[in-house]
Amino acid sequence: MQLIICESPEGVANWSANYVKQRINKFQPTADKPFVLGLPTGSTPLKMYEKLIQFHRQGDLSFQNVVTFNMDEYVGLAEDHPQSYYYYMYQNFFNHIDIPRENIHILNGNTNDVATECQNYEDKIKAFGGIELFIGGMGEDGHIAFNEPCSSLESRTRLKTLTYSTLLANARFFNQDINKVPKYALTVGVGTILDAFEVMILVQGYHKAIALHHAIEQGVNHFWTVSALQLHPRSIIVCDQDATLELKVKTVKYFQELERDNPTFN
Ligand SMILES: N[C@@H]1[C@@H](O)[C@H](O)[C@@H](COP(=O)(O)O)O[C@@H]1O
Repeated sequence: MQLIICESPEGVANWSANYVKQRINKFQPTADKPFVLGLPTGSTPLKMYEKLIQFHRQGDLSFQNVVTFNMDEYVGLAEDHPQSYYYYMYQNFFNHIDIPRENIHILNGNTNDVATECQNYEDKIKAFGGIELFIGGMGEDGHIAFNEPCSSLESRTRLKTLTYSTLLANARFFNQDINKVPKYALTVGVGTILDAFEVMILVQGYHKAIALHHAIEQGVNHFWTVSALQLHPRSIIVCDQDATLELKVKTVKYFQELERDNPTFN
């Protein structure tokens, strides 16, 4: 596992956007060999999306041959509901870049057939040869996508019931009314994420510090599903200083020195 510690949330956005740009450009995607990108929602990646849009506008990055798969979607919100992840993705990213509409994949949270929807999603990912880079955020309880505590670490795309703590955390997007937060979501599984060639998780803020400690310094544990990244050969966590406050000094020092001596960007 690689841990990149940035000064600030702005630093997390800069580092991650530059990393995505570098990975896509080095890959040199074509229509026959597209770059397959897994994408998150939430407040954390917003600034990364802004930077990626900026790179696109400057002519430094094209999404013409990029295929995307979003991590998750609430059940029962219309696509044009301002809190649906569909709406979020188009508003904050897709409407501002050159990605062909047919390259975008988002789980349909209004399907009448959840099992088929989820299986088709897994099949489509496979048909594209798997996800090259899966970007994610992390909940305060260490969940990735909507893989809540106690999710199987081998789980695949499926329906999840959200925990009380996630409903509370996400009530801020629903006028602080917990009853308005959907109780169910469709989400890729931990196994789906681990299948990606590379995984990059963005973490910001002191409220995520305990989860980051579990992700890095404790064992693989289904209570903190992000800890499954320890089983992945190419996983990167990009965090700000505040998120490191529950880590050991020696852990922070080790990763800072690693990046100083072998910088990702030369
Ligand atoms: N399903 C999403 C997760 O994918 C996201 O990582 C998490 C953290 O969101 P934020 O970045 O707003 O803290 O929120 C939701 O639960």
